[in-house]
Amino acid sequence: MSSPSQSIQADPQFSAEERAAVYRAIHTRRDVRGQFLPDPIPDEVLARVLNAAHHAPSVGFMQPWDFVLVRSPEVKQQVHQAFAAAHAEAELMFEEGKRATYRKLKLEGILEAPVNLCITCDRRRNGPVVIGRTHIAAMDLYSSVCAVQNLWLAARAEGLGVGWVSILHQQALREALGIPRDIIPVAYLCIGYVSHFYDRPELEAAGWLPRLALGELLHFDRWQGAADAASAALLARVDATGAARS
Ligand SMILES: Cc1cc2c(cc1C)N(C[C@H](O)[C@H](O)[C@H](O)COP(=O)(O)O)c1[nH]c(=O)[nH]c(=O)c1N2
Repeated sequence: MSSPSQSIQADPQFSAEERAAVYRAIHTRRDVRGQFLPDPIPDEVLARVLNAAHHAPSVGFMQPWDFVLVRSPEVKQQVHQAFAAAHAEAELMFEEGKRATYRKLKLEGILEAPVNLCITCDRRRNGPVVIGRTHIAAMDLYSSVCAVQNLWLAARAEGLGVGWVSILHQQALREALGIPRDIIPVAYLCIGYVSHFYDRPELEAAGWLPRLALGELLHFDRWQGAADAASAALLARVDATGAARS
């Protein structure tokens, strides 16, 4: 039921073109590491993508995020050093067969991207009891991730590449950015215009992992539930849609 101050959307339908644009952003969004151009991002563009992030859903509408915009070469350098240290540690965690491939992957664009952005989560925002977080504490973190995804898609529509860098010790990131102890750095993002977008994930193209078939991830009613006729029809549709894309 809507409250007296609530009005309804005047134009609830998307046109076919608008719908296609949304799916295009979803399917052509890429994690960008090595294709950044130094071109500055105009403030109005940056403001739009930050606003997109700020309009993400959040548990109990707590909006737990802050945005730390990093443009200083010194701060980027410090984060890059933190990445390099973690990257060297990470390499040793992979079995030998994969280690050589891992070493060849470009996994960040910290110094090349004109803008870096850390999206955080303030778990104490709006007090200890939050609608929807009463039983699953991680919901606030998930909300900040929703902000990341909104920004990522809006950035793609703006022609901006975004790369998420998580090969970092959280404490090192906190220190580099002066983030207080009770704030969680959720995502460190590299953002900028790019020379090109690849048509599929770099990890897929490098043979690291394939895209899984959606049909194999779809369960009906229960984890081990059998597909009835209606579910089988949906499965066939899902498989056909996936095949049409790849
Ligand atoms: C939570 C999280 C964390 C990371 C990533 C993503 C997400 C969601 N990704 C990007 C990831 O490799 C990429 O999304 C997948 O390979 C799929 O590729 P596309 O994003 O579709 O291009 C990523 N990429 C990278 O080069 N260095 C990194 O540290 C990370 N970390």
